[in-house]
Amino acid sequence: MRSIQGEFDGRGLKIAVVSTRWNDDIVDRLVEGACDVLTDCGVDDDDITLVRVPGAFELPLAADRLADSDDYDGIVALGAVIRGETPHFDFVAGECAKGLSAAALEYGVPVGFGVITADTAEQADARAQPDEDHNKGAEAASAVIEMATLLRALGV
Ligand SMILES: Nc1c(NC[C@H](O)[C@H](O)[C@H](O)CO)[nH]c(=O)[nH]c1=O
Ligand SMILES: CC(=O)[C@@H](O)COP(=O)(O)O
Repeated sequence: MRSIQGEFDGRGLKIAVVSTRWNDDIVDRLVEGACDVLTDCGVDDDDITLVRVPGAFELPLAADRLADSDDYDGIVALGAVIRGETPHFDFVAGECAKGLSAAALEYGVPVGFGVITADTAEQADARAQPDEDHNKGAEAASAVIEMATLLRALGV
């Protein structure tokens, strides 16, 4: 019996970090958390590309184009969707998740889902803290490194 899994070694990996301008007071902290993890895992600063989009609904298109470029070993998608008065939240959050998953599956490039979906700003804030155990950006970046190295180990 053999076991194959990824490792948290980001040396030589090229990573794109796509984040939203919407709720940037929260999202900027997700970017910090993600970049800290990438650096801690050995990703060279020159191999991290930061991309900005308007909102979570636009994240999938950016991820799709970045994945199709074949220039990146992984993509970290960061945003914060906070429920308002109407069902808009459901459509934005739902299409964002679906689109990011589709981009990953279409091109075989890991896409980390670092999009907070919260009922309140307080809930969102609690998931964008400096410590990586409470930062969705750090979580997503860690998953991307692990998946990128897993795919490399699988030779796919
Ligand atoms: N309400 C939030 C949005 N809404 C904007 C959409 O994401 C999109 O940019 C707009 O519908 C134009 O296409 N976006 C977030 O990221 N977070 C929100 O809470
Ligand atoms: C997630 C959203 O798009 C939301 O913030 C919009 O708020 P509202 O439903 O009150 O228009």
